[in-house]
Amino acid sequence: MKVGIVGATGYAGQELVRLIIQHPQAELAWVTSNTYKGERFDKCYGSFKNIYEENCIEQKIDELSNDVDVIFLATPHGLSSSLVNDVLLKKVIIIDLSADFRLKDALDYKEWYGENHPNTSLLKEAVYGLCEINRDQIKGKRLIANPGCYPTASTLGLYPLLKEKLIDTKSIIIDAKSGVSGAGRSPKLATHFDEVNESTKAYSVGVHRHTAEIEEQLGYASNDKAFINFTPHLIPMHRGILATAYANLNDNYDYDTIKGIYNKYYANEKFVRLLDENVYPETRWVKGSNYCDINFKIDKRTNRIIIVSAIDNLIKGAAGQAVQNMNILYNLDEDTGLNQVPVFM
Ligand SMILES: NC(=O)C1=CN([C@@H]2O[C@H](COP(=O)(O)OP(=O)(O)OC[C@H]3O[C@@H](n4cnc5c(N)ncnc54)[C@H](OP(=O)(O)O)[C@@H]3O)[C@@H](O)[C@H]2O)C=CC1
Ligand SMILES: CC(=O)N[C@@H](CCC(=O)OP(=O)(O)O)C(=O)O
Repeated sequence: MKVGIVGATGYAGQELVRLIIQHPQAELAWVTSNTYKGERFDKCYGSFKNIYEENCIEQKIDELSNDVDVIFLATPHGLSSSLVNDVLLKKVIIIDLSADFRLKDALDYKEWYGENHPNTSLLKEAVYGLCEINRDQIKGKRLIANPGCYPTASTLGLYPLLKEKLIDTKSIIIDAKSGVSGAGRSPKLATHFDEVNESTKAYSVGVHRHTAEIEEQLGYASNDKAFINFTPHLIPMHRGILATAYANLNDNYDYDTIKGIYNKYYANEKFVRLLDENVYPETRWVKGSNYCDINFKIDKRTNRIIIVSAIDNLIKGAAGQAVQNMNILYNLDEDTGLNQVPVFM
């Protein structure tokens, strides 16, 4: 399939370029950037020297859509919903990495993003592209809302427990940490080297927009309204997300029962790795790969369960999952072009 990438010069966009040019069934037709239009891509990212040296072109999506089968939108929130419409979707498949089509209810968007949703007409049609959970709904669709990075790690970790009603949906606390690339490439005071290095901080406490996205997905899993406390933290590393979730168990379950439940959902999932007892995920074990590592511990004293999950925010949390969605849409093996072994250091 022929592919175009809008916002290719961002952190998520350049990961898409890296994955698509190595994908055996995909051809990268064009990449857009408004800031770098007319400049060679390897001038924006020197890592692409001799590998991908095409010029970035201006984002004129209506014209450009005539040349491709799939467009990835790796642009800031609020843009894709103004670009995508029925005419465009009759020509191409859209995989949107932003949050514009993730929340089903426009009122939730207004509450958490602070503005009216720019294009509610497509909210119903968009499918939430959490591949392991929604692959049957993804097949045959033309608009995919690629999940956020924190929601991917958090939802995959909690999903089996909620689906099987093993935990109290109102008791969930998620404490998550992210590398700084999660904030994108545009320079900001909060992500300046001296502001983040050798320090760790919680941010958007109690108000982070991913709270709504996670609650919505956990609600579908449990068939009940989920209320969570979600606190993200910024960690002085480039990439990676570690999410630690806590919840009250509904009964006195033992390790083997819970392990059996995780196996039921994930034993055959290539990209979800269930770790051995007492081995907990580390971001370096998934770095540069599409894996999500998960493990849990039952705290018998409190009868709470602690679930730890790790992903690379730019791969399983963004570009990798977007490619996995494309593979599902084209009936390819889900790991096509996604067999990168994690980079330990
Ligand atoms: N970073 C991460 O870990 C993750 C990011 N995402 C999502 O992916 C999307 C991209 O994020 P990220 O790569 O981090 O962001 P960056 O800030 O690094 O990149 C944003 C890109 O969007 C382009 N862009 C900005 N404004 C416009 C515009 N008006 N028209 C066209 N292109 C525009 C920019 O290029 P130019 O200005 O040259 O046009 C740039 O290429 C966001 O929606 C983000 O939420 C999702 C999961 C994880
Ligand atoms: C470290 C950091 O700043 N992370 C980003 C999340 C990035 C992300 O991927 O989420 P969306 O696609 O929903 O924007 C944040 O907290 O806003």
